[in-house]
Amino acid sequence: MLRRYILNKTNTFINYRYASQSMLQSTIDDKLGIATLVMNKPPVNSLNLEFLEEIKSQLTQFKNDKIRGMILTSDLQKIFCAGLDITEFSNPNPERLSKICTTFQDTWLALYLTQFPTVAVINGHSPAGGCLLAMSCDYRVMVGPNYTIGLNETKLGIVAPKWFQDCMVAVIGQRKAEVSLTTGKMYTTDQALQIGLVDESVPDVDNAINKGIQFLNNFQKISPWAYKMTKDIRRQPTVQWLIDNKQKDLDFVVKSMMSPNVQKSIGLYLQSLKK
Ligand SMILES: CCCC/C=C/CC(=O)SCCNC(=O)CCNC(=O)[C@H](O)C(C)(C)COP(=O)(O)OP(=O)(O)OC[C@H]1O[C@@H](n2cnc3c(N)ncnc32)[C@H](O)[C@@H]1OP(=O)(O)O
Repeated sequence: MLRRYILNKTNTFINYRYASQSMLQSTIDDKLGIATLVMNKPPVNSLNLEFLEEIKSQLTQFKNDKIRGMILTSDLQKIFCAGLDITEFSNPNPERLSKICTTFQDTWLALYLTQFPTVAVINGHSPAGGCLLAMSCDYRVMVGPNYTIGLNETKLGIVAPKWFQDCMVAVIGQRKAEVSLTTGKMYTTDQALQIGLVDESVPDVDNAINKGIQFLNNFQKISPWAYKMTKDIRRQPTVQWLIDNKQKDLDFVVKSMMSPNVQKSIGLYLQSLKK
């Protein structure tokens, strides 16, 4: 649906590709130099290993395509992204869990450090890993008023990794992030706008895409080199810990996820979702 809207809107998308099984649809408007990455993994765009690998590989492809900007959004009716696939955390295979964590680390680094500006058009709920994807973009436009966004990991009885937390601090500041993270708070669109978790709130997805394109157009007169250097200087402190501590981060996640207490919490949370 959204893909059709974007195609109709610009009528100039000439390079149009599907990733395998259409979990991810990518288009490039060669005239504008803007790519659109649309998540389409019903029912909720949950991030499992295969989906993360596709996102990571598409980001690498965009690097080679030398695009000028990217919009990340969802083709689902009311979900941007429900975060990591929680079923992967229930009685996990440690090897697969490690792969998921490592792939998510690498996907985050690729998205957080793109050499082109990125906009998240948040057209639905965006908990946990979904919120992280949005926060990793350069700009966030959220459709309101009925959707929610936040890092709710404590509500599942798990700990958001340090790089999730640092990314949130970079967006909303230390104090607000601390309260938000410890309480696992999910914010409505208006609340998210108020605390600076999103940059704009709009009533519908058409407006959101337009706002996203407007933001990317700001960079038409900015040197790509000056943009990337500035972004790297700003973001380097947030990424450096992960670059230096990937294994430590992975060991913490896998060890804590396998513990009986966390497994119990995950089981209860999954049951509550089914209800
Ligand atoms: C290296 C990382 C270490 C640890 C970090 C983890 C970060 C994470 O991302 S943890 C994931 C946290 N995510 C959530 O808490 C989201 C939970 N889901 C929801 O709040 C809601 O489902 C929703 C607001 C996203 C959507 O609500 P809606 O009413 O439209 O749909 P539902 O009926 O609730 O869900 C439909 C269907 O999808 C299943 N599901 C929902 N979220 C997930 C998920 N994250 N992973 C897997 N499956 C999910 C839900 O159970 C339903 O399944 P059934 O149809 O089979 O009942």
